[in-house]
Amino acid sequence: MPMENGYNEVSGVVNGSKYSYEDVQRIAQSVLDRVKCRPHIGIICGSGLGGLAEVLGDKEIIQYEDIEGFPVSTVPGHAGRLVFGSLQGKQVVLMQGRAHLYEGYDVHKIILPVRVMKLMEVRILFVTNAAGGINQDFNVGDIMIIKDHFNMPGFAAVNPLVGPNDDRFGPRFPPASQCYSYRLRKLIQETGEKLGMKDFIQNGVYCFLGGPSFETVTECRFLKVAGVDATGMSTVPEVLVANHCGMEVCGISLITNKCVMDYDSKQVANHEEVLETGEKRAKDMQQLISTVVADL
Ligand SMILES: O=P(O)(O)O[C@@H]1C[C@H](O)[C@@H](CO)O1
Ligand code: HPA
Repeated sequence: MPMENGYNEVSGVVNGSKYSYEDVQRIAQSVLDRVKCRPHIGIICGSGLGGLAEVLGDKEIIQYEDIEGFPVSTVPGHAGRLVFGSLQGKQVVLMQGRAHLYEGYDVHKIILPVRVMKLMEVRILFVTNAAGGINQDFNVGDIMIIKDHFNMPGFAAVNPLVGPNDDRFGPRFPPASQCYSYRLRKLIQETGEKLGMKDFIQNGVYCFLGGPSFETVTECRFLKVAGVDATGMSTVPEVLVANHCGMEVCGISLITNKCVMDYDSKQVANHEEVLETGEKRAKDMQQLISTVVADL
């Protein structure tokens, strides 16, 4: 049943919007029944990065609001469409936009699309996001290959794996120290270098914060000390779930702004700058991901 309004279904509900294995199976089948494509590769597009869909051939598109249980994106830069198609001869499914905690969605709702992809037999997942640079050596427009993450809300048990565990998805206590595939990190690095992108490819640690406020100066300084290179408001719940169910994950952050580290700075973070940087790097992101997909 299509949702009339994603907010109403989830607002204020903790652990109240979980989907059983059978629910996810039914949703995955209902999606597959509507398309010819049978993807083994999934791509989640972060803020302003949905243009990746432009490079797909033979597109088949379903709006999130037409998929049972899917959280509907409410943020500019997140179109809210599931796009199936071919990329370099490979069948892929691409999420043009995602949902975030700060939109009022429960963490279990945010990750539903990842489990649906898993039961559609997606095995490799590219997760992209826009992020603020904590590492002062990073420039706006840098592409950061994620090597690890910091789940800050996880300290307060905001983790999509909280609740009863269904072993058909994965184990009760999954390791999280190798969420980001070494193979794919190396492949992205090498591909980026071959494409002449060496000067703006970085490797680093992504921190997930709840948002929607951008960080205070003190928070940014704290993250720096903690070893974080870039910070954002997404990705980690999706990656934890993908890792739990055995998908191979590649995480990519686009550094859309520099985090403010100085108490007297006049600079402020804003969503417009995030979208602008996404647009400027759109072609490079498309080229990088499609070349890597060709090599898989
Ligand atoms: O979906 P992502 O993580 O790319 O979006 C980032 C975080 C906020 O949603 C927004 C802030 O500009 O961009
Ligand atoms: N902080 C948090 N999330 C973000 C940022 C930021 O500076 N830039 C893009 N998404």
